[in-house]
This record gives sequence, structure tokens and C-alpha cells, in this order.
Amino acid sequence: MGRSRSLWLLAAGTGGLIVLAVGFMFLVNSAESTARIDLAATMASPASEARDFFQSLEQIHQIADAPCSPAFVEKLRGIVFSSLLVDDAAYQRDGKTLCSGLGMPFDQLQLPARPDFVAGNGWWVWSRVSFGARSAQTVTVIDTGTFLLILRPRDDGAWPQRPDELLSWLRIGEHGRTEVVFGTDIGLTDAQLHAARTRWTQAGIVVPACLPIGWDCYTLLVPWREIAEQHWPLLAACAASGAAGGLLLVWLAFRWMRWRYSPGRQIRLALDHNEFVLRYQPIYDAATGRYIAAEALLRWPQPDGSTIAPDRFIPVAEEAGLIGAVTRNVLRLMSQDLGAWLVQQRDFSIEINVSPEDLDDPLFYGALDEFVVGKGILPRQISLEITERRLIEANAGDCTRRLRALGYQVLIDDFGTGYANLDNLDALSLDGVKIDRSFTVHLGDGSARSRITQAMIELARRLDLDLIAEGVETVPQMHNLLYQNVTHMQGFLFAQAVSANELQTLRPPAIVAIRQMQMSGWA
Ligand SMILES: Nc1nc2c(ncn2[C@@H]2O[C@@H]3COP(=O)(O)O[C@H]4[C@@H](O)[C@H](n5cnc6c(=O)[nH]c(N)nc65)O[C@@H]4COP(=O)(O)O[C@H]3[C@H]2O)c(=O)[nH]1
Repeated sequence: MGRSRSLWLLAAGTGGLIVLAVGFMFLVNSAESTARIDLAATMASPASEARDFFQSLEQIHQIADAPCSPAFVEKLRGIVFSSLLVDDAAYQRDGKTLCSGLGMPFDQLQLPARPDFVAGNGWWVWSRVSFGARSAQTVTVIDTGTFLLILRPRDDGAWPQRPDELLSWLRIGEHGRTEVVFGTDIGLTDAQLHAARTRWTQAGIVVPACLPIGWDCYTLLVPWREIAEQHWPLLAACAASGAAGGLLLVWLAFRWMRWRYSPGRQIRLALDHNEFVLRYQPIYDAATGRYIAAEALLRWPQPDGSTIAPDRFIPVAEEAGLIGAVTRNVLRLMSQDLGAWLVQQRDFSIEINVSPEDLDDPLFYGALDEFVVGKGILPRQISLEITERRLIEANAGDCTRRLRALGYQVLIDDFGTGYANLDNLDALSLDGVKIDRSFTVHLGDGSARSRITQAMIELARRLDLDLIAEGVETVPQMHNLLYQNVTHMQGFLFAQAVSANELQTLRPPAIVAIRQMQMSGWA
């Protein structure tokens, strides 16, 4: 996945979550403001009722006429008429009602002997009192000592029964101050209320609201269900985008983890940290009795002292598109290790494994210029080995011709394992072939493979190709090769892959020297 695509997906995922968060904040905000408006509206009604009540009471107290005189009753009636809350008011002395604004028969009031409760200033309050004659209607009666006031029942008929409930609607303060308190407080402290901070609880959003000076603060619980019901389309959209964003991010995180710990990335890091090293396996020329070349073989040392073989990481590098970088790294290491030495040893060459992808990669040609020509190494001192099957698949004739024109040698690696026929080999323009170990191992054992090897050697010779036998492990194998005039050999019989320093001081093993003497008769 491309980097810019990942960034887009990351942005989309984060965007989804932001939409969810913003949408959710919006919902909460809207629920909050709705709740505050509701609160204010709910407050306004009992507050105005309370104000109306006290205003009426004050006006009654201010009537200067003689109690129950026609003028007094006239004024009382006027006050009662203009009040929304007070149904009637009566003057009483020594527990007896003497007159009332509307002339209501107060003796028909069925007031129980004990009031429902006594307010802070000593007023007696009866709630849900009914008239004897009109029992259907219930009212609240407040006895202030001098006056009796009949309060109209609320529209919803919900006059509370208990003093604390009544107080929750209409509290008569000690100094005549009107306070309205709702019973919705669900456990906020005064400090919390005054900070007016919205709280999220399991049940819903708790919205605190305080009325202007002198008024108490209230809380209102807006249940989640209510919020969801009111804003479900927005909620659904937010939830969908949030879920999509979340999934996208989880998926991206998963991909990132896979990338982070992928073998491809480990190889990239190993290249960046210069962790790879080269070992060189010498190639022996039985005709001259000397090592004439060496194959550069990559190794990946691990912190625990072990080494990862190229068979394991080269295919991964190819799959991850890193083989070009690996090959350039090999060229760099080789020129570092042996550049100066190769300038002294003009007859010695190094074989480098390259991948068909390298052949039309301009960076590869740049690396050849930099690490071969640029270090004074002659191009003919470098042989480029390409696996037979891959070379045919890549149809790389033009590239091999170009490389040979530049002076490099081109060899087919693992010859015999692919399907090169005469035409292929001719079209590829090669310098030589390396007989694969799987054939060398059967040399001289009379098997079909052994006969095929003979045929391959014949074929290469007819095409005038150099021959190198890989994987020579035993003296009979060496004999057999010499018998067939194959003199260039590579294998554990001669040497394993060694460091650059060891390569420069390596002597052919004794067994080879002895056999070489015998061989000189056959060659
Ligand atoms: N049993 C046995 N094995 C022998 C004998 N003589 C040589 N070998 C092993 O055979 C392999 C020869 O290299 P290859 O065929 O090019 O096969 C190489 C080559 O295809 C690839 N490779 C190694 N280095 C590079 C590199 O730098 N670039 C690329 N693209 N491929 C590389 O990895 C393969 C394996 O490399 P190595 O593990 O180093 O294994 C080497 C070498 O150690 C022998 O007598 N007996």
C-alpha cells in the first residue's frame, strides 16, 4: 500500500472519529441547552406564581380601611380578582372568618384540625382542601394568622401532598423571600451546582442551572434515551462515521504492524544499517592450479551470533521489491572489500549474483559505474551470474548484450535447472555457464543425470561457452570433470566461502595440488 494512500486512509479514519466526537458533543450541547430552556420555562411558572402570591399578600396587608368595611372588602375583592393564583382571601379574628373578597362561605372549608405543615414563618398550610359544597375542587389554604388565602390548584392538578413537596414548588422564606426549589437534585453539591458544570452519568446528562440572584440552583437529568430519540438521525450518522473511522484505523494499525514486523522491512533496515556482509567462495582452475575467481555470496549476521543464509532472505527481498538495493549493496561491499586488491590482481575476477530485475534498472548500471569502473576494477574482472530459468523468463537478451558490450562477463547460474535450449542460449549472448550442484553430485554415477550433465557440457562447448562446475565435493567428481575437460571448479573440495582477507591469502588445498599433477596428463 502506497504511503500517500495510507496517509489518506489515516486522515479518513481520524476524520470519522472526529465526526463522531464533534457530533456527540453537539448532541450533548443541544441536550444541555434544551434542558436549560426547559428548566427556565418550568421555573418561570412557579416563580411567577410565587411572586403573584406575595404581591397579593402585601397588597392585602396594605389595605388601610377598617377590616371588613365595605371599602376593605371592595379592595380585597379587587386584589383577589387581579391575582392569578389567589382564589379568595378572607379576614379572620380569633379563629373566626369575618369577611372575604368574593364572599365565599369559608365555614364550608373542611380544614382539618392540624395543618399539613407549618411554614418557616409560622403560617399554617393545608394542601388539597375541599369545600363541603364543591368537593370536586381541591385548593390549598394558607393561614397567615390574620388572613386566610385560598390558592387555586395548579392546571395539572398536581398540588403536592407533603410539605416538602409543597415546598418544592413554593417555599415561603423566613424573611418573605421567595424561593423556588425543584426536587430534581440528584446529588450535586452546592459547589458543583454553582460551577454549573454538566455531568455525564450512566442515566444521562445532568444539567445544572441557576436562576439570577436570589434564586436557587437546580439540576435536570436529561436521559440518554431522550437524547437519542430527539437526535437519532444525527446520532446514527455520527455512530456510522465513527464506527467506519474506527474500523479504518484498526485496519491501518493492523497493516502498519504487519509492515513494521514484515521480513521486507527487516531487510530494508538491515540495508540501511549496513548489516549484510560478503563471503567469497574461490573458483579453482585445474589447468593453472590457481584460484582464478571467487563468487560473492551474501550473509546476514544476527545479533545472537547466527547467520541467515541468502536462500532465506533473497526471495523475500525479491518479493518486497528490494533486490535492486541488495545487488547495489553487494557491489558496494565487494568494491570496499576487494577493490584495491583487484586492481593489483588483473587476472582475478569476482562473480556477482544478479537478478533479472537488475538488468533493466538504471541504478544497477550506475552502481557498476561507481563501484567497479569508479574503483579502477576492470569490467572483465566482474562476472554477472543470472539464474537460468529467470534469465529465459525475463527474455533478457538485449540486457546481456549491453552488459557484455560494457565489458562485463555474463554467466548462467544453476545451468541445467531451467529450460534453456540451444536457441535460448544463443539469443542470450553469454560468456559461460555454471553447472548446477544438483548435476555435479551425480557425475560418474551412471545415472540419467550424469548422462544429461555430459550432454550439457557438450552443448556449452559447442556454443563456445566457458564452463564452471559448482558444488564439487569429492575427488571422483573432480576427476570426472577433468575427464570431460571442465577445469573451472567451485565447491567444498577446494574451499568454502571465506572472508575477503582470507581470500587474498588462500592457497589451494594439498589434495588439489596432487590431483592436478595427475590431471595434467588428461587435460
Ligand atoms: N552443499 C554444497 N554447497 C556448496 C558447495 N559449493 C558451493 N556451495 C553453495 O552453493 C551456493 C552457490 O551459490 P548459487 O548457486 O549462486 O546460489 C546462491 C545464490 O543464488 C543466492 N545468493 C547468494 N548471494 C547472493 C547475492 O548477493 N545476490 C543474489 N541475488 N543472490 C545471492 O543464494 C544462493 C545460496 O547461496 P549460499 O547459501 O551462499 O550457497 C552457495 C554456496 O555456499 C558444495 O560443494 N556443496
